[in-house]
Amino acid sequence: MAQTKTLAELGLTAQAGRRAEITGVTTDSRAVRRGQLFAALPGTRVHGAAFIPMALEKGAGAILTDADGAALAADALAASDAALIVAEDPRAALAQTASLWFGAHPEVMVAVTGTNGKTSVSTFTRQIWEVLGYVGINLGTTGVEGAWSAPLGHTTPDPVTLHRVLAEAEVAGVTHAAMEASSHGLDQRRLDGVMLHAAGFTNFTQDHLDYHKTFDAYFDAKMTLFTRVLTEDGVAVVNLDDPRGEEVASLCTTRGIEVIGVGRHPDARLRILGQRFDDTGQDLRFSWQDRPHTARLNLIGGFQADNVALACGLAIAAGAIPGDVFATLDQLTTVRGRMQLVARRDNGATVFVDFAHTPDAVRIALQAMKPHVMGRTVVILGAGGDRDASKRPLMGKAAADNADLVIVTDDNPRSERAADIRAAVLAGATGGAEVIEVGDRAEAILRGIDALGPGDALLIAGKGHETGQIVGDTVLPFDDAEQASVAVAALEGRI
Ligand SMILES: CC(=O)N[C@H]1[C@@H](OP(=O)(O)OP(=O)(O)OC[C@H]2O[C@@H](n3ccc(=O)[nH]c3=O)[C@H](O)[C@@H]2O)O[C@H](CO)[C@@H](O)[C@@H]1O[C@H](C)C(=O)N[C@@H](C)C(=O)N[C@H](CCC(=O)O)C(=O)O
Ligand SMILES: Nc1ncnc2c1ncn2[C@@H]1O[C@H](COP(=O)(O)OP(=O)(O)OP(=O)(O)O)[C@@H](O)[C@H]1O
Ligand SMILES: N[C@H](CCC[C@H](N)C(=O)O)C(=O)O
Ligand SMILES: [Mg+2]
Repeated sequence: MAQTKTLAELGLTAQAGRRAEITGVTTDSRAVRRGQLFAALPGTRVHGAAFIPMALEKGAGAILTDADGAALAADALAASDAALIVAEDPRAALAQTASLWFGAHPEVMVAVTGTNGKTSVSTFTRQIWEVLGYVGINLGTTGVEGAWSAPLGHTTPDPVTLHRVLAEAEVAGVTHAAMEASSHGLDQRRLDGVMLHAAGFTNFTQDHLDYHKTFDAYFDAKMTLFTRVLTEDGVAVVNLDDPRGEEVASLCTTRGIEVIGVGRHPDARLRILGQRFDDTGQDLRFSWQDRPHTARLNLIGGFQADNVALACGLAIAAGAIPGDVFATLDQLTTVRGRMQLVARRDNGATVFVDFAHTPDAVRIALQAMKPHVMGRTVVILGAGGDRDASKRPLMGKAAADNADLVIVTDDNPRSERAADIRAAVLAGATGGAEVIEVGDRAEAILRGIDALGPGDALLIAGKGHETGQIVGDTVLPFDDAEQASVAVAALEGRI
């Protein structure tokens, strides 16, 4: 990569015709190095323009901000010869700039949005590509995984991180990438500079109302993947079974975007016709353009077929041959922390770890477990602190409505009082199920596993792949799968 780029090369025009040779791009004043472009973005806590003086002191060569930001830092800017770019939407400008700065990216890119299933769909898409012989990655909540891996702080990283990662992946030989488009990421235009072949929609239910405030705003944020990020020559792959699915499809067709419908819906091009569940997974009957097929899925949970269907649609939309895609399905493996079988008691009872952290996901995960289970279902769940508080009683209700025993525990209380969060979950956990409160998550897991008789199953919900419990600012090591193995070993007298 060239060491410097001109503003024109980055698609930017500075005020008063100033020119600059840019040495890098950052949104964090603390990280500014000499000659870099500092994007001073309006934040949720503070306007980044408050840090323009710091960025200039550190030698920033250019400042990208909005009119408010320019006014806020007017004095510092007047006293500096750094180039000033004032954009109506500085986040959108930053996304394009980051894309031009890093330049390279995998040739084929797809993205998926929806309340639940993004990580699963992007992982299955990458697995399909891998079996087909392509060099693929998925990028999202679980970091970058596949042919090349790297940790990520966000489900949809900020544009600078995103384009750096995409460029590094391309250099590492990655040709195919499937990424998650979170609603925060879409709202903040984190992926506006990404060229997509296809975009997928899983479903729309409650989450993140703390950030978006209303369902409509949350839905609209998700829809910008189809109305703004995906271009007219892209393909949308839409789960038509979701109550909002047809609306998503029609938003796309209005723009002239080709839609591949998936699901049980009669209009689905990839249509799920039947599922038969067993101990280790399911057999799937489906049709593609009305021609029936069958496939073995070694995956627990009916909803995984929906995710797999969407992943097939994305792989096909991005150029793979349908028959080849369907031939890969028996090789798909469990996504870490999503309906993952982590332990089995000597009496045969099973323990699953799942990332269900919304009311709908808790309901769907418990209902999905049932056909694989002969006996009672037990669920352990909590709700995250500093996140949508209105989902807590609804998560409790989803658990009590769909399990025989509910154990309410902690899940990343963050800055909140853990007991208050548990109380909110418990308040909704009314109905037929037995409900108990066990704050300590390790003890909750031990008690849940102890309660399992022959044929029973336990779902440990909420943390999935996570490896820590966030209490205050501290991340305490905690892994549901590891705790479950230890608990089974202890209860079976092996340690
Ligand atoms: C609500 C939200 O998305 N916040 C993100 C946002 O922060 P913010 O707007 O609050 O930033 P701020 O603190 O007000 O600061 C404003 C600006 O000043 C800059 N700054 C700040 C301090 C300083 O000394 N110097 C400086 O330059 C900041 O870099 C920022 O650009 O911009 C920051 C920089 O890009 C992000 O790190 C931060 O993510 C926070 C940490 C976060 O937790 N985000 C979560 C909610 C999130 O994005 N989650 C989604 C969805 C997950 C899911 O689907 O479940 C995700 O994609 O991960
Ligand atoms: N298609 C689906 N429909 C409903 N629920 C699902 C579906 N797929 C997954 N889930 C549930 O949602 C949980 C999270 O799945 P996944 O991690 O794939 O979603 P995500 O959209 O990436 O979540 P996040 O918003 O945290 O990134 C799963 O553990 C499961 O309980
Ligand atoms: N990406 C989600 C993950 C939530 C997982 C759950 N363990 C929690 O902490 O609420 C979020 O940050 O809202
Ligand atoms: Mg995810």
